[in-house]
Amino acid sequence: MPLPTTATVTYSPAYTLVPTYECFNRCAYCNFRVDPGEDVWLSLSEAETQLRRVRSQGAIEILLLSGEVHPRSLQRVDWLQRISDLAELALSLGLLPHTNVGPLTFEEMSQLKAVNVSMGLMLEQVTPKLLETVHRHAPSKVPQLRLQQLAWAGELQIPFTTGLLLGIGETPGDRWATLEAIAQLQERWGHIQEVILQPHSPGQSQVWQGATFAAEELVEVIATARQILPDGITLQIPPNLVQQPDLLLACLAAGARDLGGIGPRDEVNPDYSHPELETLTAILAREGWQLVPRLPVYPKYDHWLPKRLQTLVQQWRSTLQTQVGDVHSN
Ligand SMILES: O=c1nc2n(C[C@H](O)[C@H](O)[C@H](O)CO)c3cc(O)ccc3cc-2c(=O)[nH]1
Ligand SMILES: C[C@H]1O[C@@H](n2cnc3c(N)ncnc32)[C@H](O)[C@@H]1O
Ligand code: MET
Ligand code: SF4
Repeated sequence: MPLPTTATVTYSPAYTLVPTYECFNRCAYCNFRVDPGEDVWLSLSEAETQLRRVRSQGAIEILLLSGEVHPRSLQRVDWLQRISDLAELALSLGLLPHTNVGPLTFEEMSQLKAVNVSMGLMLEQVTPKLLETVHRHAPSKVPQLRLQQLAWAGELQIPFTTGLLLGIGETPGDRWATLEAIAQLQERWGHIQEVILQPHSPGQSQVWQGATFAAEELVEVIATARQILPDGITLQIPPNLVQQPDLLLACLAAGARDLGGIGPRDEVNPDYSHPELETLTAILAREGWQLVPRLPVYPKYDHWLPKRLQTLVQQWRSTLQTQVGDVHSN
């Protein structure tokens, strides 16, 4: 008799390190940033304490998520060096860095490629209309700048994560245009491993009083994204922003297959805590889905990584394999 096949949904056991919350942009939906000069950058010794702790708790991915120092600021070189040093520290402890710190120059990206197993930058939305509203004070959200970044990532063969922020004043047509732009980049370079569909979720410290993007509408966006994007791209949704079990299941039925990084705190949306893994596992099981951990780099890109990172990734793949084997033999 053939065994029943369980379809899988993935997540990445992750911990977020924040090099700095200071940011020269002021996106009206941001709950993360503080003004330049108002934050002390994360030191390597403080980071090491945090990393040793979370490693013992099961984290594999280290998401380096940062506020941005202006490209022409005298501090820019030091900022990038700190990010690079933090990634190197994570690697030295056997953890896998994924950096998302805003737009970078080609040289900055190639510097970070050496110490990251993947990188990311949300395209948000390609319509320039948002530069008059939520992005009026956010020069780094200029669509052309972000599109350029995604193309450079392809040229540099960096496994990449991008995505759409939904419900920030865009029309449905604007969304399809953003998805088309990602599809085009993928046809040219093939480096986009996943696309995050991120529903705008208001928090306590943002300026703009926009509404939550409804999960019902997210289901429709997922279905359309699945039609527009090439099959090789996995669709990711954040489970802490889709709290209702039925709607989470509807998102999976529509084509989402990944729940992103799950860890102790969502730094971008601190008002929305992640559900427990056991709770998620139980919800998914209702419709026959199995929740499985993954690494921040998808296997088809392993050969793009510097040799030293490939070796570490291989070790993690065997560890995960053994864990999955244990589950099946129970
Ligand atoms: O916990 C979070 N992780 C976020 N992540 C982490 C993400 O879920 C994982 O790092 C990737 O799936 C790689 O494993 C992002 C990564 C990106 O490249 C771009 C944007 C995000 C956004 C978030 C986020 O809002 N919250
Ligand atoms: C790191 C990513 O987090 C997303 N982001 C920023 N603020 C919010 C919010 N209030 N709700 C949902 N996502 C947000 C943006 O898309 C950014 O690029
Ligand atoms: N500042 C970066 C961006 O907006 C990443 C962190 S956003 C909280 O792209
Ligand atoms: S979303 Fe990113 S770029 Fe925008 S203000 Fe927040 S930290 Fe800065």
